Amino acid sequence: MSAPEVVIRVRDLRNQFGANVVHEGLDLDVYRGEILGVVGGSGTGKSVLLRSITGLQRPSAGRIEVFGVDVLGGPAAARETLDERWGVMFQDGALFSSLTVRENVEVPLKKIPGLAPDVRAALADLKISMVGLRYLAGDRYPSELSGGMRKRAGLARALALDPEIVFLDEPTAGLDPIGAAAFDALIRNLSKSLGLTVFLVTHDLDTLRATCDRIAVLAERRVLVTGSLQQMQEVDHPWVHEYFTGPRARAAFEANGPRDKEGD
Ligand SMILES: Nc1ncnc2c1ncn2[C@@H]1O[C@H](COP(=O)(O)OP(=O)(O)OP(=O)(O)O)[C@@H](O)[C@H]1O
Repeated sequence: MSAPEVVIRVRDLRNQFGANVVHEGLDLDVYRGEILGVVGGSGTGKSVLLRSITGLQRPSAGRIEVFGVDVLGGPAAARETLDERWGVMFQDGALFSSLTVRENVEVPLKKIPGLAPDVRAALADLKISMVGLRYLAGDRYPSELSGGMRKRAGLARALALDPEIVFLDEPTAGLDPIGAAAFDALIRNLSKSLGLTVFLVTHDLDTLRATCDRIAVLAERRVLVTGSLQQMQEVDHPWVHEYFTGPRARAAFEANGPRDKEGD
């Protein structure tokens, strides 16, 4: 079997804010087509890592390559092409409140030169239906939507340019368990049907079980360990042990067990 293709390569990353060293010597590989769950205690720098990779925050030091392009030091033209190859969904969807859902999804599509307005609207509607929002949601404003619908709308916008990677920051935070489970299923279905690579920051053990192929744990300023959910349950580290075998983990995994097999 050929080695998996690395689409994100992070090496020796350092992030420091004043005296607060968040990352030091952090290495991470993300493989094409996988759903990688990024977990860690509060303040371990999960969001900072996501923002570093997507160029929203310049790290103090280190090297980040996405599709082989040097995100930090490469030529600007090469870096600009990356914007179209990934999409980002932030916690509350980060939608423009003065725009309808359709207009929000159209924002990234405006980058495509010569795209007629009616085609752009039709493409936006396609993305809106892909994330399971009924067509009427396109005409609504974010304030008229439930939290779960806003997240789906944020996902539709992240998918607007048919990205190869999507970054999701706490996609199920604030959703009720039924809404969260539906969102988990949506992520997994979209990833598998579109061949998407997903970088998923979460605290949600149910989401890890239901969606992720592999998990990366942030602790001690770096990626302490990566592996399957089953492997995490055997890691001898106090935080990892408590997180993956504590009472909440038992409740999340007991009904179904860790989903280590495709299609489970
Ligand atoms: N722009 C910034 N300026 C100063 N400190 C920052 C900045 N951004 C993040 N930090 C600090 O970096 C650390 C990591 O923050 P980050 O939001 O990445 O943590 P996290 O792991 O995502 O936490 P949580 O699980 O609570 O969301 C925190 O101590 C935070 O205060």
